[in-house]
Amino acid sequence: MKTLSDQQIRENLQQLDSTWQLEGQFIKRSFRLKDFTAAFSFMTAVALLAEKADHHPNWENSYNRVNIALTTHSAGGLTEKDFYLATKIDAYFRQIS
Ligand SMILES: C[C@H](O)[C@H](O)[C@H]1CNC2=NC(N)=NC(=O)C2=N1
Repeated sequence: MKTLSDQQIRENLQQLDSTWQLEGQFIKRSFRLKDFTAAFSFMTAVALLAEKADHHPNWENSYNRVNIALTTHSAGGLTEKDFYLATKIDAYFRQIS
C-alpha cells in the first residue's frame, strides 16, 4: 500500500476527531473510559474492528486509559488504512460514550 503525501495526511486529519495527533509516522489518540473494565471492553471491540480491517493498532492501556497509535508497518508510514481504522474506532467510541 502506498503511503500518503503530507498534503493527503493533512486532509485526512481534518476529517477526523481533532484529538488525533500526527506524530512522525503515526496518528495517535488517547481514549478515556469509565474504568478498567470499560477500557478492556473497548479494546476487545477495537481488536475485532482491527481484525476485520486486517490492520492492527499499536496501543497501551493504563487503568481507564487506552492510547492508540496507527501506522502501516508494511508501507513504512501512514496510508488510507490508518484513517479508515481511526474512523471506525471513533465511531465505536462515540456509540458507547
Ligand atoms: C499479513 C497481514 O495482512 C499484514 O501483516 C498486516 C496485518 N496488520 C497490519 N497492521 C498494521 N498496522 N500495519 C501493517 O503493515 C499490517 N500488516
